[in-house]
Amino acid sequence: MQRAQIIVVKLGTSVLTGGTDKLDKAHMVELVRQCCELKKQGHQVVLVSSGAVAAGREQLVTPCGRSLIDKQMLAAIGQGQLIHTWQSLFALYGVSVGQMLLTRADVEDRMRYLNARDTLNALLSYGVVPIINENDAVATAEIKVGDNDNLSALVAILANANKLLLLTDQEGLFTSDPRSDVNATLINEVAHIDDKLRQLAGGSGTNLGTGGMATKLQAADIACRAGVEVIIAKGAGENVILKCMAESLPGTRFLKLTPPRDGRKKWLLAGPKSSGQIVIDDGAIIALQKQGASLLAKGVQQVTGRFVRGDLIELVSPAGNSIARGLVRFDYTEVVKIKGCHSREIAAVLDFDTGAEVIHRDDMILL
Ligand SMILES: Nc1ncnc2c1ncn2[C@@H]1O[C@H](COP(=O)(O)OP(=O)(O)O)[C@@H](O)[C@H]1O
Ligand SMILES: N[C@@H](CCC(=O)OP(=O)(O)O)C(=O)O
Repeated sequence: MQRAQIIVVKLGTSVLTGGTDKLDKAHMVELVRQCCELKKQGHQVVLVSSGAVAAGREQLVTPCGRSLIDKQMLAAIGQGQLIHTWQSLFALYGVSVGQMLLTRADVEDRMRYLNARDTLNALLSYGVVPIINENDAVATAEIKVGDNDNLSALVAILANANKLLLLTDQEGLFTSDPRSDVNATLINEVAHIDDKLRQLAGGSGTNLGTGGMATKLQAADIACRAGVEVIIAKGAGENVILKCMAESLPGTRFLKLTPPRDGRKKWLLAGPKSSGQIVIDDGAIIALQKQGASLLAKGVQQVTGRFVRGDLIELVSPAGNSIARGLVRFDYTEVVKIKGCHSREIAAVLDFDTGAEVIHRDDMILL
């Protein structure tokens, strides 16, 4: 028997409706059967379920449009129906479910992140299947994750998962969108996500899904960096979830990278949204990548964004490549003043001395 694993299964609207305008309950029961089979094998399962907007649209008698407020209203109508459906289907197997509705604000703050993680772990320790969706009804643009692909990567980090299955209406990532290119071919394995690969991933080909392959790649990138293996596969495929575990599935498999050992660094991948960018010079890039150093003011070339002390900042090369992200120790006005300065000059420039590190190594994760 395989070692027990924690598996996050993300089910897109495309899978839950089978491309129609209704929840496909016959298929949902089939997915539930497979999840319960995994549980019987000793694994733990977390679902990230889309479908609230589709379920709301199914119930609303007067048709409505596709604006943000329409979708928020539909999610408010449909989420209850969605969780009720999951609850009754899992009950057929004697399995309880627990609903968690999250927004980015719930993972951005470290204390809220730890709270969400504790609740998720408590549900798993009682054999309950957590069913997670974005809290669309209250999520404004600032606190929205925006799509359930990215949300599922954050959940995989919260749950300390081994695998993330992104189930959708295609067999995986193709060389271009198979809806518009008959010659598109399936990419079986990805060792490294780069800009060339990102260019292959288009948006959603329907007005049901959100984000298409582009957001699935973003999710895969985050999850792989946190040490989670990611698979994109077709949700309608026979025994798709069980086959993902047996590695006998047509789909796109993304190899996991070595995860950071420190839990706080995993949170840096999942939690805060970037408030700005600092361009660093070649010397600083080598110091960060090869010597495990902190970022000193000397290596700062350019500053963008009105961040304050404690915000998360992206560090990029002069060519615009992402190098690292971390929590900055100065406000942006201060970084502008000290950029390029030697460490011993900082106290005189700022009239106070809080140390020379713009981002300390302990608060940084390399990308
Ligand atoms: N390179 C690609 N390979 C496969 N699918 C792609 C690609 N680029 C864009 N897509 C589109 O992504 C869609 C799946 O994403 P989406 O509609 O958001 O579904 P879901 O509801 O499962 O998240 C596919 O139906 C397809 O049209
Ligand atoms: N939270 C929304 C789904 C958002 C989303 O990302 O949808 P999808 O691309 O179908 O996974 C809902 O429940 O309808």
